[in-house]
Amino acid sequence: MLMELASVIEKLGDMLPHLRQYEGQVAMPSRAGQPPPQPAPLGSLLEHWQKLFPGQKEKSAEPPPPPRSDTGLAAEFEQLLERLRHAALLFGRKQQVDGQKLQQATRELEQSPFRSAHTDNLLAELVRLDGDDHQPHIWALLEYYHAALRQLVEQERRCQSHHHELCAKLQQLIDELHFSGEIGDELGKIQQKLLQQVSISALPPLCLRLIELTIEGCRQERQNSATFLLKLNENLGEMHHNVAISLSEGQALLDARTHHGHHIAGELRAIGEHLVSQSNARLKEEIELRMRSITHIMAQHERLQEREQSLLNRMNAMEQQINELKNETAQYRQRLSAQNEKLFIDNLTQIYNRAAMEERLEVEYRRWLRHQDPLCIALLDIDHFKEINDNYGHLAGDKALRLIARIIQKSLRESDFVARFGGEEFVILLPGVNPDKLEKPLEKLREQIKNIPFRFKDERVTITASIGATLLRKGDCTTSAMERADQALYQAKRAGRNQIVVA
Ligand SMILES: Nc1nc2c(ncn2[C@@H]2O[C@H](COP(=O)(O)OP(=O)(O)OP(=O)(O)O)[C@@H](O)[C@H]2O)c(=O)[nH]1
Repeated sequence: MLMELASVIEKLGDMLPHLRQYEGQVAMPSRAGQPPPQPAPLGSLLEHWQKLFPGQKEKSAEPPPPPRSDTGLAAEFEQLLERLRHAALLFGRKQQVDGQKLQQATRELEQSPFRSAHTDNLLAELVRLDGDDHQPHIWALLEYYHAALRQLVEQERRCQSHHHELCAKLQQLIDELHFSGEIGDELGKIQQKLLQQVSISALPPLCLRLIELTIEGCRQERQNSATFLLKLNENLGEMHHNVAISLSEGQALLDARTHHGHHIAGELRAIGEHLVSQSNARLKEEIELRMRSITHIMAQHERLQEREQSLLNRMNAMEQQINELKNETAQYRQRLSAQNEKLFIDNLTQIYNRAAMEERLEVEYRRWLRHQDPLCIALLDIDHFKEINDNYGHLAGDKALRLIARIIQKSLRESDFVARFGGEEFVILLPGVNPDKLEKPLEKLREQIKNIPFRFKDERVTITASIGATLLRKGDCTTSAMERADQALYQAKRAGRNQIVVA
């Protein structure tokens, strides 16, 4: 198009001298009988001109109005020609800039990791479209497409860097966990996986598994240290007993020896006094010699006694230390069991949580296997609880959950067990329940929940619960029994809620 425009401008330029000449002749009086000279054929040129600029609005490129047959036409024509040349120049420059932009966008597109095969075809088409009227639109679209791709690359880059950071943090965290056994092995495997880069979608489940493993590891560690403390306490108790025995025996021995020492010393003194009064010089000499030797032995004996006493003192101090240590380990053990309890307590309702339920169910199940005493599993789910949250707010929902948990706990026997299974669902274990009267405690529970006088936003609200229950049967495992209870709960819900179904 630019070339066509240049040829038009050239032709118009050629016409200008003709026009000037024509004007000059028109200005002079014509010779008689001679027709005035005609300007160059403008008709076909104008047609061409209008084809080039159909409906063109841009001021700088506005085509000149059709020339008038008038004096001053050449000047006006020249002016318009000048404007046309200028517009053509601007147009040419713009096309050049757009072309460069297109090249740049094309280059970047070719390098983009998100480029589809479809893009290549489009780019090839574009080359063929060179010079089309819609090219500016296509360039604009290409630019937008390119900008969108850039955003995608940027997002991916940012995402990747967060992903790497998260993987590195997880590895570091695993480094800090020193669990042994199967948990340690699995942590090692996860760390290996993280080293080899885990996909973004695989990270959340991996994190959940890490949480599970850490909780399990903590539980095991606590169990191990509780066992260790118990053993330590036993050993300390034994040591304490032995030290006490040694102490009392040592003291008795020391007392006896001191007594004997005094006795011998007394005897020796008596012999000495007796000897002074005797006259046999040789015998005296002999006995004095022996006496000195005995006195020497006595002195040694006394030193030994002193050493024994200091040993006894040290043993006494040791006994005191052992006693203190024993008290400390007993306190530590108490704290540990309190922490263990916490691991099994649901934060919101302060009743047992799902982990505690799983352990207890395992214990009750094994007991049931051994004794075949009836064991009932009941699932209790609050009806339309979402509406409570939606109508009165989450805090009101929390309050309701706390109250219902308390009511369930109160309604059960000492040997029964209740835990918050999750959300608004509770699991109840009734060991040793009478199968013929199974519905009685459950009915009482359902009724009690229905009668809780809830008040939210000054409105009296009735909350009901549905219960699905089952007794363990021959061939059952905990999972099959739980599934049956869940099915029963589902039926209770479908039957209109606020009811009990025993499957
Ligand atoms: N306030 C509060 N709401 C919870 C808690 N846990 C779960 N929920 C809500 O309990 C509601 C459970 O809703 P759904 O599973 O649809 O069941 P539902 O509304 O009780 O209906 P049905 O069980 O079919 O009768 C959801 O709105 C949860 O947000 C919690 O700890 N506190």
